[in-house]
Amino acid sequence: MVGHKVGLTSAAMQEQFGIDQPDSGLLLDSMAVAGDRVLPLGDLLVPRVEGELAFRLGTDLSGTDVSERVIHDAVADTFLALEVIDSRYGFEGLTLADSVADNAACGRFVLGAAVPGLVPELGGEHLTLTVDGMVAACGFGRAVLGDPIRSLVWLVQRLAVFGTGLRAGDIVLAGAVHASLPLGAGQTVVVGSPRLPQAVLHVA
Ligand SMILES: C=C/C=C(\O)C(=O)O
Repeated sequence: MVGHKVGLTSAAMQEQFGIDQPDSGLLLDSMAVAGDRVLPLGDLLVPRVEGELAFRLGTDLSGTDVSERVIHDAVADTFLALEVIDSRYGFEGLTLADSVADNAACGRFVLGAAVPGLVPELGGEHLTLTVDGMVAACGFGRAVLGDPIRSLVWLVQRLAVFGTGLRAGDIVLAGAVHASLPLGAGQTVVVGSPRLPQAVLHVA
């Protein structure tokens, strides 16, 4: 396990699936699409893609009373990320229970290069997703719970209910800033933003 995803953190995603609260799942190293690796679409069922912000923690975090200040200090790196979501149940009529039972629909993820520390004012960071060079979606960081750092607050509080927490080194995907898009064979998907290195996904 290399970390966690938080999903359904933006109005766009909640409206797309008709679910009114976030959920979370685990990131496994087998889900990471590294470097220039090409993702075979045939490995997935009903893949969709999303642009996100992501974090790597420098220290452990736990507890129901965790503050945003503590979380600010715990972030070691900030990234752009692409998440490929997928569902054994299909996305048509997806329920919260389906999503939770299916690891919050996490299929694969790609990280851009890390920027050290917590990049300030991420709410104002504008993410643009292109598919084969054409702008396909965009959104501000603030689409995620008003500030993407709140995804970490939500996750730490959620894990505390189960008596666990985040560990130093964990990657956390904060959630899509726009509604997800279907992912097609042969596509190249890029998420970019003004202050963060882009994340790129090539699909076979
Ligand atoms: C159903 C999946 C939701 C997400 O992955 C998200 O909102 O980021």
